[in-house]
Amino acid sequence: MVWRLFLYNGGEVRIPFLFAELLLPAMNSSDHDPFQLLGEAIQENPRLATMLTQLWRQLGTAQDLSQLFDGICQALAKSFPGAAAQLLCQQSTGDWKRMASAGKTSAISSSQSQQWMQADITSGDPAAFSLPLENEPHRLLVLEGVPGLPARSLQAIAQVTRFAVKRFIENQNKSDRSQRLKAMLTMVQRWHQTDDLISLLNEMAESSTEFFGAERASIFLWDKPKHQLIGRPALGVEDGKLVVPDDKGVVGAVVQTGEPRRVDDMLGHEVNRDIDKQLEFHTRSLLAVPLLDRKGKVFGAFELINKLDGNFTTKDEQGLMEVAVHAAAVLESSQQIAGLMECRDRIAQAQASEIQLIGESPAMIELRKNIDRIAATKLPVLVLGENGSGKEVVSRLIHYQSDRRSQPLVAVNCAALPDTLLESELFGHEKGAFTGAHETKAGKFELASGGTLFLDEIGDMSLPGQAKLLRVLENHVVTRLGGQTDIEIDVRVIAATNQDLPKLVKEKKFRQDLFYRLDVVSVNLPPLRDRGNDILILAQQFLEQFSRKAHREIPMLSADAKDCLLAHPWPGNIRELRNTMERIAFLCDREVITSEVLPLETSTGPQVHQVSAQLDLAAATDRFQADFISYHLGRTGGNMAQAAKNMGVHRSNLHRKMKQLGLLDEKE
Ligand SMILES: Nc1ncnc2c1ncn2[C@@H]1O[C@H](COP(=O)(O)OP(=O)(O)OP(=O)(O)O)[C@@H](O)[C@H]1O
Repeated sequence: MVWRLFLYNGGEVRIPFLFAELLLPAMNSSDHDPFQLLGEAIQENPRLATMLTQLWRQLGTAQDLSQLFDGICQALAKSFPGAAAQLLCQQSTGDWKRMASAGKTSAISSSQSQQWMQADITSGDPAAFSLPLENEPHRLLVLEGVPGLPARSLQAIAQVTRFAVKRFIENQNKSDRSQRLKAMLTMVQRWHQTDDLISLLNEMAESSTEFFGAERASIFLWDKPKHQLIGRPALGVEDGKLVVPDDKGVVGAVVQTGEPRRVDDMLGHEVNRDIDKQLEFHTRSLLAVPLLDRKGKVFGAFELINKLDGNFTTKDEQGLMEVAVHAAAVLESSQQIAGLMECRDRIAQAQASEIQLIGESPAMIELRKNIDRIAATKLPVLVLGENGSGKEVVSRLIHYQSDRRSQPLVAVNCAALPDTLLESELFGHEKGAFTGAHETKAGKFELASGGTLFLDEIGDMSLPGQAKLLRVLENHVVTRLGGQTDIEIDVRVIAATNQDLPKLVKEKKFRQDLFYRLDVVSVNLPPLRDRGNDILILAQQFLEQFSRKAHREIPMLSADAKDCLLAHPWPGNIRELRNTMERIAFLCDREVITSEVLPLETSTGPQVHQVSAQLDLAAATDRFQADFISYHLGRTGGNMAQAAKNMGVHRSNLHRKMKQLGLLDEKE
């Protein structure tokens, strides 16, 4: 069926839209033909068209229901000469009260209003019709001073007015809801930006208190194995945490049933008053909803206490249910993060506890104090000391005692990499930056983000590498090789060397500006020979440690062995002492270790076998090199990097040489 409606009334071409807007939605639901009724009514009484136009305007301009009712009364009174209109509203006591009026209206008794209400539409003078609206109190519109108003006109007015009011309330609810959703979104966005669990719980409670107009809010997390609910924040409780049994009170009921609970003034007896006592607070009204995880299991409850104006409503309950869905999602991921953090902290603690800095000499006591002080800062550190004197141990301690301990500690040996590789290793490279750069790779600086980068053998770094390092230390940005963009980084640099840096600076092999940058905080490790009795303490510790590993009784060190250890110059420092004790523990089965069996190198150092003079020079050289390398590998337990270091060659050169001499398989 095609509807065509053309109306013309003093230039008001918007009338057909009004009809369409007001009545088309009603057409499907009604057997009655609305256009027929309106058409006939307007034909009978053309003023109706003006009235409808004015009603239409009210729909667009009224800010709230009371303005709309004012407008409706005005529209009715203006449309008929001498007319007056009033709107009556039934109170919770049963009485009727005038809420809006226009024109000269008369007083109407409650019993009369009640009669009109029951009759629905009453023609005559006064004429009246009811406005029955869902979830709203009863309302009545009374029109006076229009004695000849035909019943059909009154019916049309009632029908259009009812529809207009219904539409207005629906629109208002929609806009209320969209505003609420907007506010909720802003609130939830803030939660997402808070990453530590306690601050998150506080933020949730604070913002939802404001959002729902309540006095307080708490989030309870369910510790099922302990049958406890842990509520936060709990004002007035030490450390802001409230622990209650999980089978008591309203929150207990919510987690046990998974259903929301609303308690108002009247039903206050359900409230767990023990909690009130603990919090020195009086709960009047309460609303609590469950917090469900992704699998739909209850893991806590979200509770609002004391609605500021009256009791919590169904709308509040629905709202809190929605808020709880978001809260649960944020909490769940934050708990996972908190779990991961805790796990990371535990790993960091375990790693920290494994680091041993043994020694009771004044130098070591002072060193420990220094480490404590340095760890508390963010400054770069320069650790100086001979080979094997414990530079790496100290650097690790600084990291694990700092508040970066849960973040990565990345170590790079600057001497172990050729210049070209070192730069890409430290600063990373973009795909195609150089031949062989098949993929984009993050550098060690990026990998150490938030933590510490340990640059061992810094004295071996190339001058271009030093320039880049200086830039990173000054600007806190790195640029990958072949890259254009600066990447911001927050990394603490600890550099170490056994070289004489001021001498390298003089020789122009080390940048002076970088030296000053690194030397802000420096730690000098004394050689082992200057640590007095620490030699014996360390020897004893290592001996015990390796004897346990070797599953043997701990041997005793004789007096002359101790003297010998104290007199030895320890060129290889603690590493040498450690290796010596390791050899004893594994290779010497005596119960008492005397000086004769101590495998100590003399001051001239151990000898490598003499080479036969019958060989030609090339063969003799090869033989010597093979013996020399084998000796060093044996001393370092096969550690090629260390052996190369001790021989003063690069690891890759050692590898190549060993292949050449047939000490390695071709494949290796
Ligand atoms: N004070 C100490 N207490 C216990 N062990 C230590 C101590 N100092 C060093 N060590 C041990 O000695 C060995 C060498 O230490 P570390 O690697 O820290 O020395 P380094 O100065 O960094 O050596 P290099 O100069 O060769 O890099 C390690 O096995 C380390 O655990």
